Amino acid sequence: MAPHTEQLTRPAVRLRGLTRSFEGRTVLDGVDLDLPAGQFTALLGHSGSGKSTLLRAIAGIDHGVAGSGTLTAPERVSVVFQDSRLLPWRRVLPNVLLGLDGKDAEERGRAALAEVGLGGRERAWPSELSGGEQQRAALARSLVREPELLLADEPFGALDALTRIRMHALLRQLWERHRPSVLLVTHDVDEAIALAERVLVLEDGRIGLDLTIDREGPHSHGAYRSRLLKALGVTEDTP
Ligand SMILES: Nc1ncnc2c1ncn2[C@@H]1O[C@H](COP(=O)(O)OP(=O)(O)OP(=O)(O)O)[C@@H](O)[C@H]1O
Repeated sequence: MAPHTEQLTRPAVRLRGLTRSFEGRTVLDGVDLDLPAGQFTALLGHSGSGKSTLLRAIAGIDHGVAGSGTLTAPERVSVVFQDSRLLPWRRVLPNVLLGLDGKDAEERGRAALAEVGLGGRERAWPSELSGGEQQRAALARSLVREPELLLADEPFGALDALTRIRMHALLRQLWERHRPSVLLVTHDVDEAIALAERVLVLEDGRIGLDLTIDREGPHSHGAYRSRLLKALGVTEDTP
């Protein structure tokens, strides 16, 4: 294979046999997963199925998985959580720039804030932002680092339904523009189908279902929804 072809097809993330237990209970049981560069993937699963554990392992912030399998991940990884994790004692722009240096850092920070719709709010305190705006700032903080991989752990879980819809559009737009690989952990089946090209279901410590969402194809949103709910063992008419 020519080197440039190899570059294009090499996955951004490759996991083999990743296992994680807590107090003798196995949460991840030999997970194998490839995330192609530039793909938008969503990860669904019941509460406690290990979604955040898997995300933390890929982010390299869980040292407890060491030696349990193999993990290859890109160098520049950004993580966004359900709460923005902005430092309350720093204004918005310094929060976005945290840990960055270089003479063009400020300019990049301002551009990232403008891109998420927070142009002009650089000097605001985090407490002066709404929940949605705080998540926009968190996205700007990720974006400014030009991540090859963006890991998002229920980033819209605490937002109201209307704000969530706007944030979906924003995340999709940012992904289309910058094309990082994205792994989005969510509880929300509709969010997963609306945003991702591929939806994974985590069950019994492994990837149970791996579904490609083809927006141009013959299947409707409802058809994907039924498939995913079935994999999750949820029926809509059972209380
Ligand atoms: N640091 C820890 N110590 C002990 N147990 C843990 C730890 N982190 C996770 N667990 C356990 O591992 C299991 C999986 O947790 P995890 O947070 O990954 O699930 P999840 O699918 O993300 O859940 P939710 O959707 O509710 O956020 C849970 O039973 C949890 O209690």
